[in-house]
Amino acid sequence: MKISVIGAGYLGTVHAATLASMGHHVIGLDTDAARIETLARGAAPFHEPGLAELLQDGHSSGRLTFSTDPARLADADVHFLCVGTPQSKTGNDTDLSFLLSAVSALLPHVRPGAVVVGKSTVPVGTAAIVAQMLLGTGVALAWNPEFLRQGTAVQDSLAPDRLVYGVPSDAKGTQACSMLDVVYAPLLARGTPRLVTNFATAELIKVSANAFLALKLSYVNAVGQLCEQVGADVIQLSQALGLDERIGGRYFHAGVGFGGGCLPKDLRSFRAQAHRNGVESLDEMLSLVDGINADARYHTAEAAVRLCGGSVRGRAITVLGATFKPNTDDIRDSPALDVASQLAAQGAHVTVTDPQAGDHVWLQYPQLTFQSDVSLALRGADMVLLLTQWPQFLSLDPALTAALVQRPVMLDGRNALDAAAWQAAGWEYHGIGRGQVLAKNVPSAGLSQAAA
Ligand SMILES: NC(=O)C1=CN([C@@H]2O[C@H](COP(=O)(O)OP(=O)(O)OC[C@H]3O[C@@H](n4cnc5c(N)ncnc54)[C@H](O)[C@@H]3O)[C@@H](O)[C@H]2O)C=CC1
Ligand SMILES: O=C(O)[C@H]1O[C@H](OP(=O)(O)OP(=O)(O)OC[C@H]2O[C@@H](n3ccc(=O)[nH]c3=O)[C@H](O)[C@@H]2O)[C@H](O)[C@@H](O)[C@@H]1O
Repeated sequence: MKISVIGAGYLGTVHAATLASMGHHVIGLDTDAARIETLARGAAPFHEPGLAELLQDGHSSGRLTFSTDPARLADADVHFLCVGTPQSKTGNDTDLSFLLSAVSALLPHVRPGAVVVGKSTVPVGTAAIVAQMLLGTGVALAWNPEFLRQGTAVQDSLAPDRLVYGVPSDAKGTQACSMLDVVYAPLLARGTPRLVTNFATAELIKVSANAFLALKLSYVNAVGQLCEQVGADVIQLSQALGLDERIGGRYFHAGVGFGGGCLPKDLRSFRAQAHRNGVESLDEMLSLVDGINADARYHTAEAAVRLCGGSVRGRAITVLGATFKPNTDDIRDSPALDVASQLAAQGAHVTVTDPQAGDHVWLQYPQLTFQSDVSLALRGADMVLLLTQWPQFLSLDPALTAALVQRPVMLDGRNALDAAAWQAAGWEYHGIGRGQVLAKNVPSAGLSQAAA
């Protein structure tokens, strides 16, 4: 099948590459000429495990091509819309301008009988707007939200938990379903569940899934703060809760909070959708979820200040991690960079190290020093914060690391290190939500006394 993928970002590039790996002929389109030039050479424009190999295979086989010219999409049977839908600069709502201009650019080239498929995450009602734009073209529309995670995007695309087709209940909807069944034939043959809904349900499935994940994380992070106040351990607590299958242990890891290009903006978009439709209880609940997440970052920075004796001014602080999670180069709304910036704003000399995020950090965070060499980044530190749990950081030798720093004080914002091993090597180790040392109004131990 001939397929076009419009928008070659974190979602679209992976979607195009995995569709080509299933045997389809795919053309990817983007307005970013530099990105298209990289992709047209068969190279990956960003870090995503397994993607470079798929792009190279697609390039060599001739099944995967890229262009900036919408006219090149004319003979595709199916067009996937994968452009960005960021948060509006003026509020919680979604900026749909990229999506609507992508549809406008496609209109003159789409042929009757083709299917346009929305994959971007959109507020409920967007598919109906796109359907209006397609009226009279003889083209069918489906909304087929995507649930992949960055860092495991290739694997998630090739083995999704479910496929959702949002379609109208008419002949065009039936046609769209049949075409999508051909696109996803290898996944359906392996028994992937397929749910057919109307447009609004498909749109809401996606955004409510992300909002629920955010809710689960803010719940465990708020409980973590209570754990700190009363001397309980949130890691043991979440493990015990997770063993109850009704709760589940996945996506329940307390720490510095969630970030990235999707969860925060989708949570806010969902708030705006609830408010617009008069469901204030949902808006208010999600407002708390967002607030708890902001507080998780603030709390981590505040804990670092407390562990430095009440002020970080002039302190050398090393932050391990810049990306919003490991195995991606994406720094969009990264908790690590938020906390690092909060400490820099209070006068700390903050050095950040990350295996993938170098250039982005230099350009966007001039108040931070970026050092790609981990040993150099750690040298002379008064305190270390682990804020993105890259495997490289988890395998650091605590004794060798202690020899590099000025004071062996570790704040593990991801609760990811082996606390006992770090303590045995002489570190003052603190996780988030684990014991009273970081609790508000409880005097801090360790460095505060050393600094006094
Ligand atoms: N990043 C992820 O893991 C996932 C993202 N999504 C959704 O997918 C959509 C895209 O997200 P990302 O890929 O992360 O964004 P991104 O910012 O990485 O990529 C968007 C791409 O669209 C391109 N673009 C903008 N306007 C265009 C136009 N008119 N024509 C062609 N290309 C255009 C941009 O140049 C950019 O390369 C969003 O709606 C997001 O919520 C959904 C599931 C997973
Ligand atoms: O719509 C999207 O773009 C995607 O958003 C998220 O995927 P992603 O943002 O790639 O990453 P996640 O693994 O969900 O992590 C998001 C944030 O939550 C944090 N997190 C995750 C899990 C956890 O237990 N604890 C925790 O703090 C991560 O560190 C990260 O900052 C969803 O998980 C995907 O299903 C969805 O498709």
